[in-house]
Amino acid sequence: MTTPPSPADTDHTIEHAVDAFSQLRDYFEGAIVVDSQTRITWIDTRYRQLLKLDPAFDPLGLHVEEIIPHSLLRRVVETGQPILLDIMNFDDRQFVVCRIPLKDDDGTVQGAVGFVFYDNVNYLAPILEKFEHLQRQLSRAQAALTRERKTKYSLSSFVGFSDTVKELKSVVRRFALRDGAALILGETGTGKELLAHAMHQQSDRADGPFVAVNVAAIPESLLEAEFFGVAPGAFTGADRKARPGKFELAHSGTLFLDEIGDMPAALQAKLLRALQEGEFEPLGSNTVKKVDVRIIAATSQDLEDRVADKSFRADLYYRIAVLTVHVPPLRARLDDIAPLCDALLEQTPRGAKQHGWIITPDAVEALQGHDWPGNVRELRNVLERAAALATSETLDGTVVRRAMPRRVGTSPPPHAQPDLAATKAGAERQAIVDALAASNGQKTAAAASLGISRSQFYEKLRRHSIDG
Ligand SMILES: Nc1ncnc2c1ncn2[C@@H]1O[C@H](COP(=O)(O)OP(=O)(O)OP(=O)(O)O)[C@@H](O)[C@H]1O
Repeated sequence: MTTPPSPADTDHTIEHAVDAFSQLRDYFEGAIVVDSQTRITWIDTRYRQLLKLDPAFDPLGLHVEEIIPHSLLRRVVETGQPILLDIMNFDDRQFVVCRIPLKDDDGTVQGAVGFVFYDNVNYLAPILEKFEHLQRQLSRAQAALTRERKTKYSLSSFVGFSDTVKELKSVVRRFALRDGAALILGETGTGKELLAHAMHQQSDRADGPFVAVNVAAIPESLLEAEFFGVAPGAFTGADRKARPGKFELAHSGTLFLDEIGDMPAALQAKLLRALQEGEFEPLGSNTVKKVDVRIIAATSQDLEDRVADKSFRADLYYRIAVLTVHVPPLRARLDDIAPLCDALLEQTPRGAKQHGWIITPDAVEALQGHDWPGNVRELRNVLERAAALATSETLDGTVVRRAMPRRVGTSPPPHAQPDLAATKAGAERQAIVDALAASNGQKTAAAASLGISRSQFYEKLRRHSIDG
């Protein structure tokens, strides 16, 4: 058994070292010595100046990290291994440092010495410059990635004060806190993606990434790699490197799967496994990867229908449908049109000298008369068109009507006398639109409420060009 060194031994080793280093002072620009507890036992004046220590301040006896937060002298003392060349950050500067353990004759570590080379080391300048350049690039890339992966919207970005929207927001808030998969259903342009962002932002995963994939936008042959990534060497040629998939990128956060109804059968099976086991295999690999990801899926399709015709797996549907959010179409919450116009016009570009768009009550009334098959996205487009047509900052009924699309079933042209067939068709269309609105876009329920079969309902949707 080795006897612990006496304080006298330790002092002796360190004194010797300090003597030796004092003679080498031309070769470095600062030095510090710590004991086996990493308490500072000596520091030269030049290092004090580099660290901008007050001359009256006495650091002796303090732990080294108290004056040099990124110091690795503790690691050197603990391992007995030197770190011969390293770059250490101090405030906004970088020091080239060298750290060596101090051992007594038995090889027991008594402390460590750290040297710093700063301005005088011309031969290190190219390395330092390269390091600084790379570090700047890295921080820029990291900042951009963090910005990109952070949610763009919170629940307050979802504009609307109608009772339906209040209820919708409270459901989203509740579901945000349950960590299971969630499904957002609603017609196109109703704000499903916006709500998925908000649900992530309200959840315990808010600090993690939010990664969105539009299943319909990616060619089927690329979907698996996009989702689960690629193992190194899975492909020949240029793409031999490993590539992470969206699942991995969303680790500890949320993966938003838009248009999940368009997911091919083979991928549905893999997604189900990833959901059930929290693991998947990258393409071309035979090892599994574990991830902790919450899935939020969305679709404007009738998924129950897709399950019925067997193009969507029932087990996957039930897995994701536990927390289902129905986003009502805009025509079912016409009261929200006025606040939506205000919010969307805030985002509508205006000329340099303009103060902001104003929308008149008769323009809002005109907008409330439309049935909005494209929902809020369509409203945004109409407002942008109206702003482009307007000759002043005021958008009135006339300019808004000019910007609105003409559709079958919208207000008949003035003076035209509608015939019986057209009147009947208009009434039927309105009944369908109302039934859809009352059932939050659920076609099965809407068909049932009208007392017709689903296939008759679909036929009527097609005939009246209603985007269901
Ligand atoms: N309640 C809302 N408040 C403010 N903006 C909204 C609201 N709903 C939708 N929008 C805006 O409308 C546009 C469409 O929204 P989003 O992409 O979220 O719809 P979606 O239902 O996901 O559409 P799709 O099914 O076509 O993918 C976006 O510009 C979004 O910001």
